[in-house]
Amino acid sequence: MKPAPLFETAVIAGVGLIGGSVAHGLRGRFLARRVIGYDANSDALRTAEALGAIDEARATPGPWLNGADLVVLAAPVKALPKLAADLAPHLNPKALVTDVGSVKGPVADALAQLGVRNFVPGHPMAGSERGGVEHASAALLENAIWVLTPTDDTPLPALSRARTLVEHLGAAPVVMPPDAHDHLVATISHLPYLASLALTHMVARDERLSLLAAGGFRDLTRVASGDPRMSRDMVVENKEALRAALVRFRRELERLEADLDAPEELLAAAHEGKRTRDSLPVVKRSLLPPKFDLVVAVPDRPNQIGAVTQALGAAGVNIKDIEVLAIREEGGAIRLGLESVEDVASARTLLEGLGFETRGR
Ligand SMILES: NC(=O)c1ccc[n+]([C@@H]2O[C@H](COP(=O)([O-])OP(=O)(O)OC[C@H]3O[C@@H](n4cnc5c(N)ncnc54)[C@H](O)[C@@H]3O)[C@@H](O)[C@H]2O)c1
Ligand SMILES: O=C(O)C(=O)C[C@]1(C(=O)O)C=C[C@@H](O)C=C1
Repeated sequence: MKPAPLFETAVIAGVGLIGGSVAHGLRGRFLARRVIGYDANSDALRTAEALGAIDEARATPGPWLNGADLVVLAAPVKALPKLAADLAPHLNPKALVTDVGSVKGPVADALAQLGVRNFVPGHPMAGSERGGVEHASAALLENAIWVLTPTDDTPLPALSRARTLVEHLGAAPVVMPPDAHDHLVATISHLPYLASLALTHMVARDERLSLLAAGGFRDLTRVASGDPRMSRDMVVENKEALRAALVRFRRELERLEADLDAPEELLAAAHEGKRTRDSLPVVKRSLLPPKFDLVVAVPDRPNQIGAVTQALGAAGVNIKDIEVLAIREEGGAIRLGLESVEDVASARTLLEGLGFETRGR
């Protein structure tokens, strides 16, 4: 018996960096039988299909959406309310609907007004300055904190399904109200973005400054390379919380300026900064490159994992790493970390010959 996936049909609306990463995770970990991509941009859909992120592409909303039991809204924050309004008339009332937007208050309000049921606002705390499905990867979401921000309208079973989805994608759900989330990300994500703009503006008109810019400057300003319009919209959507964070930031800068004449105070601030930075949790991802991974569906029969490892051992394929991805009552999947792309190809042929279903990344 094949393992039953968590979802029959998942729709990813906005197949870019994050939507594409969710799609890869759903397909790669056998969490959905079918993944449909919906996007305003036909190039994004074509690329998503070519990269194996989605099984099927759709460019217009319609009755086909009624077959989805999971809908993930993954367009830029500013586009989310209109996207939800376009899809809402066709959604199955039983579908779990979630989003991945960087600001939660506005989208939570918009979906409440639309009366979308089973909506659980969400935000994976992982990403990159490089957008687009071509940069998407299931590994991006692995071990990431993924905030879920239920509202008074969110049914508890929907929250529980959203938690299960996040966990099966390999991330760690953290639940809090939308406004608490928006205040926290103002400080740890949106303020750093504005700070990166301020720093880059200071070197923009002086070639000598950019010539000398080394690792420190690059580390501090990486997020300035993100999509300008999307980043602008993200910070504007959260401007009230961001203003409060800016007030505190200015105060911090003024204190540090004053401490230039009080070296002991400055040393204490430097120690505190080092302690805080050094104790930030490190997000552990797979040590092996994802291209050496093979995910194998494990049916609900005795000794199936043993059958996989024995077959590979007998064929001389070395398993460097093994991870149980989603073992439920009906079976699940295991991720094998192998040594080379050639090993992935031979393991795939061997295991498929034995009747196992496999997915590479
Ligand atoms: N980039 C990050 O680091 C990051 C991290 C966490 C969350 N997010 C959030 O994820 C969401 C997507 O960001 P991304 O980085 O994946 O962006 P992206 O630009 O890579 O992808 C966005 C996709 O949405 C599509 N799109 C835009 N408007 C649409 C519409 N009206 N209808 C359908 N499709 C539409 C685009 O064509 C594109 O394919 C945003 O809400 C962002 O706030 C981003
Ligand atoms: O570029 C990265 O590494 C990110 O994780 C991007 C980042 C962030 O500020 O940390 C940016 C916006 C998202 O909402 C979440 C994450």
